[in-house]
Parts: sequence; structure tokens; C-alpha cells
Amino acid sequence: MSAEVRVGLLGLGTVGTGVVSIISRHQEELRHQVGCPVTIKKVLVRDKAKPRPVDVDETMVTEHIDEILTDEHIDIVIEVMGGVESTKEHLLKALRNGKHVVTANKDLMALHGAELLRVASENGCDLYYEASVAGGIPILRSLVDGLAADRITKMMGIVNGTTNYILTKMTQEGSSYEEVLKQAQLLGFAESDPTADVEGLDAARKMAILATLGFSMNVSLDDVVVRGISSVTKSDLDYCDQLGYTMKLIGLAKRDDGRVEVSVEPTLLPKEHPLASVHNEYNAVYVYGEAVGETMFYGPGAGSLPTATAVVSDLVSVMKNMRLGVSGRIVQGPLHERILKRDNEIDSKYFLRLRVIDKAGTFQAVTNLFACHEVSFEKLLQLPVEGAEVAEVIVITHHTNKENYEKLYKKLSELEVIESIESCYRVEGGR
Ligand SMILES: NC(=O)C1=CN([C@@H]2O[C@H](COP(=O)(O)OP(=O)(O)OC[C@H]3O[C@@H](n4cnc5c(N)ncnc54)[C@H](OP(=O)(O)O)[C@@H]3O)[C@@H](O)[C@H]2O)C=CC1
Ligand SMILES: N[C@@H](CC=O)C(=O)O
Ligand code: NA
Repeated sequence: MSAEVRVGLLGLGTVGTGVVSIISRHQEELRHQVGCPVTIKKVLVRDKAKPRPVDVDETMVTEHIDEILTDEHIDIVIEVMGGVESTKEHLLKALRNGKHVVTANKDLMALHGAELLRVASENGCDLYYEASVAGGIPILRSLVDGLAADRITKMMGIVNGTTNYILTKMTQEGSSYEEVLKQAQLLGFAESDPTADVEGLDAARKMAILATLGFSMNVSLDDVVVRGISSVTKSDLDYCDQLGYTMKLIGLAKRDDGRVEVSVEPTLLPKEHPLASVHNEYNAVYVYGEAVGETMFYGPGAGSLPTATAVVSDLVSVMKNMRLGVSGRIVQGPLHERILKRDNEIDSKYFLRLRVIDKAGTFQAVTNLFACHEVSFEKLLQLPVEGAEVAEVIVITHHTNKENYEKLYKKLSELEVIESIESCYRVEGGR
């Protein structure tokens, strides 16, 4: 190992500027841990002329990625620029050129993680990606190291900062969806195209990564059932509140008898549930292991310095491996075959908001359908709608399986006395 470790940084946006700042401010701590100074040698940006909030020597900044990927003096590439296909090619090139890689890119890891890890291993290189899931929370290393002895059966979490920020502000301050999304973008939480955040795809990518590591099986993005928050309304949030629930975008990965379900959807949690009090851009992941029982990991899931902490901590791991001569340790393939649960094996409670015609017999028609599908009520609320001959019926069901629920939903949508199904959500926690 040379007298200093030289880093090439791809990207100088929200996360990249955090990385520069931590490496410069915490140089003493870093040097103490790895035994030599850490230097950023080159930084890739799209537009050199753009003003930057951190001090970076102009001569270090380039718009040409090959100046980093082929520089034989660069030991480690940090990728915080985003992108999938071209970024994958760049990182493969870096690995084949013997450079270790640290990335925050969940889009890339969820789609091409297995290939990148294989190429890293073939080239004796490390590839770390802690920042890709739940920003500053050290969740991947907790699964891989801290809980290595256990068999994980459930992971449930808030893994997208932007949507949690939006739902928090809509619930607590009555702000509008559009207004809060703009704030989340300004604060640097949202992706460059925030569709991935609000439609649940960003969280789905993270859940695929978590399930792959936690369950030791190849869980792909296509295996994740995804629904975002863009259709959640203020009235839904008000009803949740009245019924004692909080709405969160919940990522769920469950394993029962070797079969798994992985989903991301807006979900009602009882207000006393530990995840219900995770607000703003904060994330939290609940992990259940057969031996350890319940554990919970909490922290900032997005933002410059928190995310950069995960990136620079990975950098420290890479440097320690270099010093010990154990870089590119054999990557273990998955232990288990990935078998998805069938719908009749997926168990949950559900919230339904129905707009019904307010006349005699309606209620009975609705309750009959529930009974026919073996779905029973845990909570039921009927409210007249002012100035209209309709009423709103809000139901929280007892536990049922997804197959029954979906059959019921279809029949409800065809029932004459139901004007519309305004909304439906999964309900977790509680009895
Ligand atoms: N923001 C966050 O809180 C978190 C982000 N991440 C992930 O980290 C990565 C970076 O996110 P973030 O910092 O927010 O993104 P930004 O959009 O803020 O920054 C991206 C940076 O990469 C540069 N860049 C992008 N594409 C290219 C390209 N083709 N060639 C050269 N330079 C390029 C941009 O250059 P220029 O400045 O000139 O435009 C910019 O400096 C993403 O993968 C994201 O998903 C992960 C966890 C949290
Ligand atoms: N856009 C993401 C950033 C971190 O992964 C989020 O909001 O969580
Ligand atoms: Na993390």
C-alpha cells in the first residue's frame, strides 16, 4: 500500500460534496484508522463551470471519466453520480483496471449488483454500497456482519426519505403534496427524477437489495410489488388519523417456510407502532432474526452529509482491506433459491374507503360481500357526505389473505350500490 490512498470521485452533487467535506474535515480520524492520508485526486462532473458549495482545486475537476478510470495512480473510485447502464460500464472498467469501488447507487446495485460483485471479486477488488440503502444508517453492514449468525425472517422499513418527508409534512402541517415534493427536491433528498421516489421504485430497489442480503437469495426488482404515494390524498390521511393510524410508505420483506414476499406500498400503522414515529427524511428498518429477535435501525435516510458518512465509511473499509491485503474477498453466492409466496400465502389487514349510495339495503349488500369472501371487519365507520345522497364507508379488515382480498375488491367495484372505491391500503402492526 502506498504512502497515501488516492481516490477518484465520480459526481460532485449532493452526496459528492458531502464526501469532499467529510474527507477534508475528518482527515485526522481517517488517517488514524487507515494509517495514511486519503486524497481526492480527481473529480468528475458534467459541467465544470457550475458553482460548487465546496472548495475543490480546479485542476482536479474533469468532465472526462477516462481521466479517472485509466489513471493508474487512482486506487479507489467513488461513484456518486447516478445512472444505470453507462455507469455500470464505467464501474466494470474501473474494476477491471484494478480499482476498488464504493457506490451509493441503488438503481445500479438492484439491477446489476450480482454482476458487479462477481467482476470485483474476479479482479481482487472491493465493491461496497452501504449508502445505497437507507443513506446514513449502517444497515447493510449490520445484516452482513452484525447479524451474520442469524436467520432473518422479516424486514420492514421506511427506506425512502423523500416520501417520508412528504407524508410527514402532509400529515402534520397539512401541506400540499406538490409543495412538499418541491421542498424535498431543494433539500437534496429526492432523486434527479423524483418519479422514482414518489412511485415507490427507489424504495423497491432498496428492498430488493435488503432482501437479497438479508435472506441470502437473489431477489430482483421484478419480485417487488410496488405502489407509490402519488395518489394518497389529504382525506386518506385524515381518516387514518381519526382511526388511530399513521400512513407510511413501507417496504416489507417476509420469509415464511422458505417462501418470500417483498413489497413497497403506502401502509397504515397504528400510531404507537415504532415506525409511525419516524418522521421527515429519517428512515428506519426493523429486522427480525430467529435468534436475535427484534432489532431496529434508525437514522437519516437521505441528504448530503448523512449519505456521505456511509460512503466514506465504506472507503475506510476498503482502505483497511488494502492494508491487510484482503481486498476482493470471495463473495458468497446466495444460499437459498428464491421462491415467491402465492397470493393465498400473503396475509394482511386492509383499509378500504368506499363511497356508497345512501339508501336502505346498501350496508347489508356491502357486508354480505365481505362475509362471502371470509373477510371480517375490525373497524367500520359510516359518514354521510354533506349535500350528496352518498355516504363514505371506511373499513379496516381483520387479517385475510391477498387472494381473498383481491376477489372481494373486484366484487366491490362491480356492486351497484358502491359509487366508487376511493382508496385502499395495506394495514400492518397491531393484533
Ligand atoms: N441525495 C441523497 O440523499 C442520496 C443519493 N443517493 C444516490 O447517490 C447518487 C448521487 O446522488 P446526488 O448526489 O443526490 O445526485 P446529484 O444530482 O446531486 O449529483 C450528481 C453529480 O454527478 C454528476 N454527474 C451526473 N451524471 C454525470 C455524467 N454522466 N458525467 C459526469 N458527471 C455526472 C453531476 O455533475 P454536475 O454537478 O456538473 O451536474 C453531479 O455533480 C445517486 O445514485 C443517488 O441515488 C443515495 C442515497 C442518498
Ligand atoms: N431519493 C432517496 C435518496 C436516498 O436514497 C430518498 O429520498 O430516500
Ligand atoms: Na445505509
